[in-house]
Order: sequence, then C-alpha cells, then structure tokens
Amino acid sequence: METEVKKISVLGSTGSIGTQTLDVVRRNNDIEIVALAAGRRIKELEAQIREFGPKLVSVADEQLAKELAVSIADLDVKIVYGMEGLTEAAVYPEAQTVVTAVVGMMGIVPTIAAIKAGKDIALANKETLVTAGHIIMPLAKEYNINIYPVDSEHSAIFQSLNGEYHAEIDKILLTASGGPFRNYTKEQLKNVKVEDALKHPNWAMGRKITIDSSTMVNKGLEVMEAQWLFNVPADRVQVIIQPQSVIHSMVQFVDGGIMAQLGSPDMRLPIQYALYYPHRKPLDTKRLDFYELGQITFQKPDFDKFRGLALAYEAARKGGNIPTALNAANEMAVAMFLDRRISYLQIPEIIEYVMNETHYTDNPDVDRILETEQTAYELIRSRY
Ligand SMILES: NC(=O)C1=CN([C@@H]2O[C@H](COP(=O)(O)OP(=O)(O)OC[C@H]3O[C@@H](n4cnc5c(N)ncnc54)[C@H](OP(=O)(O)O)[C@@H]3O)[C@@H](O)[C@H]2O)C=CC1
Ligand SMILES: CC(=O)[C@@H](O)[C@H](O)COP(=O)(O)O
Ligand SMILES: [Mn+2]
Repeated sequence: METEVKKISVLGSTGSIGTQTLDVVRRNNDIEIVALAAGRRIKELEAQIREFGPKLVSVADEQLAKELAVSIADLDVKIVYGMEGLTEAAVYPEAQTVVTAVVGMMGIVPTIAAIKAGKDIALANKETLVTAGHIIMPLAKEYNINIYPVDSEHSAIFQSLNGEYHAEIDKILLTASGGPFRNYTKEQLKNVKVEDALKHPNWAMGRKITIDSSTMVNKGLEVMEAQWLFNVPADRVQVIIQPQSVIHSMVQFVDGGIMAQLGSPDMRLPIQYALYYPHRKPLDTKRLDFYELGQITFQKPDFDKFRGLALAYEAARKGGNIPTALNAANEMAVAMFLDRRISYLQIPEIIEYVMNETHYTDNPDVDRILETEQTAYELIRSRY
C-alpha cells in the first residue's frame, strides 16, 4: 500500500521549533516540505533548501533574498521576502498544513491568510492567538480547518481532551517550570542579567520565549492561548508550577477526575502529534524513568514576584485590544532587555505602563490590533 504524503509549509524554519519540525520530517518518509520561510539566517536556510527541496522560500527582506538567490543559483526555487513573502509561503497552493513557528505578532497576517486558503494550522506561534484569537478561532470554524496546538502545554491539554466532552471540563491545569528564578526573592530579581535569564532549567528554545519563561509572561500568554484554543475562560485556567517539566498540563473534569499528559521535555513530540493527529508515530524521545525521577513536585506561582503573570490574567479579563497591548509591550521590552537597554524588572513595568495607557477597543479587527501594537511601541519609545 502506498503511504499518503502530507505536504507542509514551515514558517520560521530556522528557529527552535522550525528546526525541530524539520527533524520530525527527516525521521519520517511521508511528509514533504513545499515552502519554507525564515528571517535572517540564510546560511541555515540554504542548507535546509538543499536537504528538503522546497519549491518556495521566503526571507526577511529583499537584500537577503538577493544574497540567497546567488547562493542557490543552481536550484529551481522561487525566492520571496517580507510579510508578502511570508504570506505567500503560508498560502502555497500545495501545502495542506502550515506550521506557524515564527516568533511574535508577525504571525497574525500569514496565519489568517493560511486559514482562508483552507490550510490546517500546526500552531506554535502563541502571540497570534493571544492578540487575534477572537478572529482566528471563528475563522477556523468558518473555513472548516483544524488548529493543532504545538505549544507543549496546549498539546498536553489537547491530548487530555481526547474523547471527552467540552461541557464536562471543570478547569485546565496549566503547568509551568517556574523558570530559572522560581526561588529568587524580589530583591534578587533586580539584578538579573541577560545570561541568567537565558538559562532555562528544562527547555532549549528561542531567546524571546526563554526570557518570557523566566518572567512567567510565557505562562500568561499560554493562559490566553488556552482560553482561545479550548474555549475555557482564563479564570478556569489555573497555573501550577511543576519544576521538573514532565507533566505538560492537565484537565480536571466535573467529576473531579484529572487527565494529564507526561513525557520528557522534547518539543518533537507535540510537533509530530500535531502533524500526524490522531495517530502517534514512533519517536526516539528519552523515556521518563519514574524510579530515576523520584518525585514530581508542585508550587503555587507567586503573582507578586511574577507580576507579568498577574498582568496577563488582567489582560485576559479585560479582553479587546488589551492582550495586544500586553503582548506588544512584552515583545519590545524583551528585545530591549536582550539589547541590555533596560533592566529585568523593567519588563513587567513596561507591560503595565502600556496596558494602562492603551485606549480600550472591543473586538478589534486586524488593523486595530496592528495599530495598538504600533501605539505600544511609540509609548515605550517616548518613555524609555
Ligand atoms: N522553542 C520552543 O520550544 C517553543 C516555542 N513556542 C513558540 O513558537 C514560536 C517560535 O519560537 P522559537 O522557535 O523558540 O523562536 P526562534 O527565535 O528560535 O525562531 C523564530 C523563527 O522566526 C523567524 N523569523 C524572525 N523574523 C522573521 C521575519 N521577519 N520573517 C520571517 N521569519 C522570521 C526566525 O528566522 P531567522 O532565525 O532566520 O532570523 C526563526 O526561524 C514562538 O511564538 C514561541 O512562543 C512555543 C512552545 C515552545
Ligand atoms: C516548551 C514549551 O512549551 C514552552 O512554552 C515551555 O512551556 C516554557 O517553559 P515554562 O513553563 O518555563 O514557561
Ligand atoms: Mn509552552
């Protein structure tokens, strides 16, 4: 019997999720890459093109497109660039599924375009749902496409909901590692350096999400992501610190029963699950050895210490364009921290400032979301 080949586009192919997606593809013989989009790492992209043979590739700008054209002049690959290029990769006609692994709000436009073009989405890019979930989720329904979560917690929730009824969910138990500063005092947080914040205890990820994990803003974004993906209000999404990162999340049902998904921390599992759902395929993940693990521990998050998490719940409660204000402020503040232009505790300070200064809009459309983003950047520039 012939295996059916699934054709996919990967947006953000040179990043942490992108390269792990390609690793999943490499280990299977029934997925074909038809389009790849990256930002600035064109050497890595060239190697991917030579290995996976996409028909279309996109890079961040025209200059990079020209450089890439020279280095792959021997190949027949269409090269595009910018937001238009990213969107072209997302709607590439042959692609059935689009893996959204770019970082930040730049994922909104290509994700919407992909849905309108009838593609299923394997969604890693959480910022898109945080800011535009109210547009994306109804659109997915209208176009009858599936959104498969890639984020480890949301994949765990998705797996825990298999065969269950939505009406019987009591609450979502969203696990968090607590990051490298889980046991720091507020005083100690004042002196956090970039290098310290980039040391995640359990996961190797891109720089932006690694900082987000350390501030627990990542968990706040994930509360909102869960709200949209599973149609459960934020006040029924409880964050639980589980420092070993082996319980990837849980769902509690109305009878008090709890379903959980466990495994060693390896993003290839949720990526592969999203690409093959409802099937499971063999994968060489490190198997959990409970004897070796010894114990799994739990902690309540300290909302005062991790102010960004408290602000995310507030943004979720307010809704409208406030989650966008939080997300945009965080994107810029994290970039400034990584550039050593602000201190660590200025990240939540900036988020709070922008949330307070943002003019509320109910049910914002894409233009208003992007306008809110720009206003957030201007507010930060004028003060910091
Ligand atoms: N890493 C992880 O384990 C997890 C990540 N996520 C989410 O997945 C998303 C990706 O995260 P991660 O892989 O860590 O991030 P990375 O920073 O590692 O990768 C980001 C990708 O986006 C690309 N990119 C950047 N700018 C542009 C641009 N202008 N146009 C096109 N592509 C661009 C980068 O290209 P280049 O490098 O070539 O510039 C890179 O391929 C984020 O939303 C994150 O929150 C969710 C759960 C886990
Ligand atoms: C791998 C993954 O899904 C990340 O989002 C992870 O959750 C980060 O860990 P934290 O729990 O520290 O935010
Ligand atoms: Mn996660």
